[in-house]
Amino acid sequence: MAPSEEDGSMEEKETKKKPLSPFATAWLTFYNITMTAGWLVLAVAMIRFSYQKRTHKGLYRSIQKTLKFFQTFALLEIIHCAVGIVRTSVLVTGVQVMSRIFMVWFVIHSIRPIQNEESVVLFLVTWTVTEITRYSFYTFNLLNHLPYFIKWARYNFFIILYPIGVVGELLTIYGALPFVKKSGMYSLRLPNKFNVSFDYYTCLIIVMIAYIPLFPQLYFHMLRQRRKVLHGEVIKEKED
Ligand SMILES: CCCCCCCCCCCCC[C@@H](O)CC(=O)SCCNC(=O)CCNC(=O)[C@H](O)C(C)(C)COP(=O)(O)OP(=O)(O)OC[C@H]1O[C@@H](n2cnc3c(N)ncnc32)[C@H](O)[C@@H]1OP(=O)(O)O
Repeated sequence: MAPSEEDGSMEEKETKKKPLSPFATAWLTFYNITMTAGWLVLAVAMIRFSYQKRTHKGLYRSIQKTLKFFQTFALLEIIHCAVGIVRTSVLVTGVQVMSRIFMVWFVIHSIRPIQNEESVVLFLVTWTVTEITRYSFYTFNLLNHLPYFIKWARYNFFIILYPIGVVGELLTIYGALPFVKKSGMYSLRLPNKFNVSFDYYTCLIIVMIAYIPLFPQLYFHMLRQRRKVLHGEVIKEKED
């Protein structure tokens, strides 16, 4: 069920708009320009690779360093929310960022046989289009020169891209399961000196199941933002 404005499941913090300090504005402008540039570099690299090689095989390997760097750098977004320079809940941002970190480091980086799957291209493309739009939106917004088409793209593209990205991510994890089962990677069997067991295969299945309650929360958060920004709907303010 969609979280309503009043329920507390993954509640947004709607505080009264306080102007950002010059330092925070400067930092966020730098951060957003860097991230826009990073994802643009990725986009160009992916287009060039596809144009030259005419296959998706090897695409991930050719862009992995840039992807890992910029997606890991996005951990700062959780800090931005935590220190209050960005008006989004730590929880919403945390789930989004951590799920990407998990995909990048614990799935694609770790499970080599899946790196050439088509599903990887699916989420790489959706992530890239989304992030170029999102970070350029924040940059222009901070500079008070926001072109309408960027605002429109920020709050419309996700309607299609979010589900496509999720399908790509889930298919990739699903495709990784047999390799994880066979290799027993990241798993700890009893008996061992710590007397604990951990099964990475089961962990991946739990992560896949976790998409069922968590993804709708993110999607409805974005729909709510869309109503607020594009249609000027007033969202009930909550004070901490
Ligand atoms: C460890 C194991 C974890 C396992 C988890 C398992 C399940 C997880 C399920 C999750 C599924 C995720 C799938 C996903 O990865 C697939 C894709 O992404 S596909 C591509 C499409 N995706 C998207 O469109 C979403 C992109 N992401 C986001 O938009 C954000 O990350 C999100 C947190 C979801 C929403 O962003 P936000 O809440 O910030 O919304 P707004 O952009 O409207 O901004 C709100 C206000 O904050 C200001 N803001 C935010 N960031 C900045 C910034 N960097 N600089 C400046 N200002 C910023 C923004 O301007 C707004 O301010 P105001 O309201 O005052 O205008």
